[in-house]
Amino acid sequence: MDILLKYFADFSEKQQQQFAALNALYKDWNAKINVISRKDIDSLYEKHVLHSLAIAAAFDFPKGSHIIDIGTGGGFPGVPLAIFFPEVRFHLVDSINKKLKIIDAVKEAIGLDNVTTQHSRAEDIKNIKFDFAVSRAVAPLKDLWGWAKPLLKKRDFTVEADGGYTVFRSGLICLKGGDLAQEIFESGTKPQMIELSRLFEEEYFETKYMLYVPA
Ligand SMILES: C[S@@+](CC[C@H](N)C(=O)[O-])C[C@H]1O[C@@H](n2cnc3c(N)ncnc32)[C@H](O)[C@@H]1O
Repeated sequence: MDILLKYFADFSEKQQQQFAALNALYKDWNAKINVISRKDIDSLYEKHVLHSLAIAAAFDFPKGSHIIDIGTGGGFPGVPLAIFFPEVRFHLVDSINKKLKIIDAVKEAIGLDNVTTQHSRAEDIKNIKFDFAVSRAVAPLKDLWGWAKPLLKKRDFTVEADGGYTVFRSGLICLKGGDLAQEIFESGTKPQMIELSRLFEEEYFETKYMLYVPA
């Protein structure tokens, strides 16, 4: 939990309580439904929660925006982002229903009322559009973009930043690791790439990246 406070200083009391509660909840649920590798569960805050919040460090999602987490598994990055952005709505989707049970239990336990879940393959979702899609460790960028693009509104957002304003476009934001050159080439997209080692100093983030494909 301290590692979150090292990088994010402005959590409310409620947010601190919600983040703090994740440890016991995920330990308990992970023993029943494996969503986090057993060797990583002791590094929940670094490897899962902080990793998810890399998106919050780079993107200030506007109040009222609607975000889909494609292949959320046990709720990453969607759950940490939903705690971080209480006024943003998150729709967490996975093709394996039992993983969503963990999210529903966590949601209930910590009062996370800006989260909905859906058991579906991303490519089967119809008749609903989102402002952003987020995703971690799910599929090659080509597939992810193929699933996300039809689900995205094409919309520009203006947000306050550093005493001025910045504009950014709705799009897909995904967390990935390793050598991404071939995958990016095959996707036919030109994503912006953010090295997570520029955001967080822990060794774990040295080979981790965030890709942003504007809609
Ligand atoms: C490696 S896990 C990552 C889970 C989570 N994003 C995380 O980082 O902990 C990949 C997840 O993507 C889901 N998935 C794979 N293809 C999918 C699709 N087409 N639609 C929805 N979920 C999918 C899988 O069921 C699995 O839960």
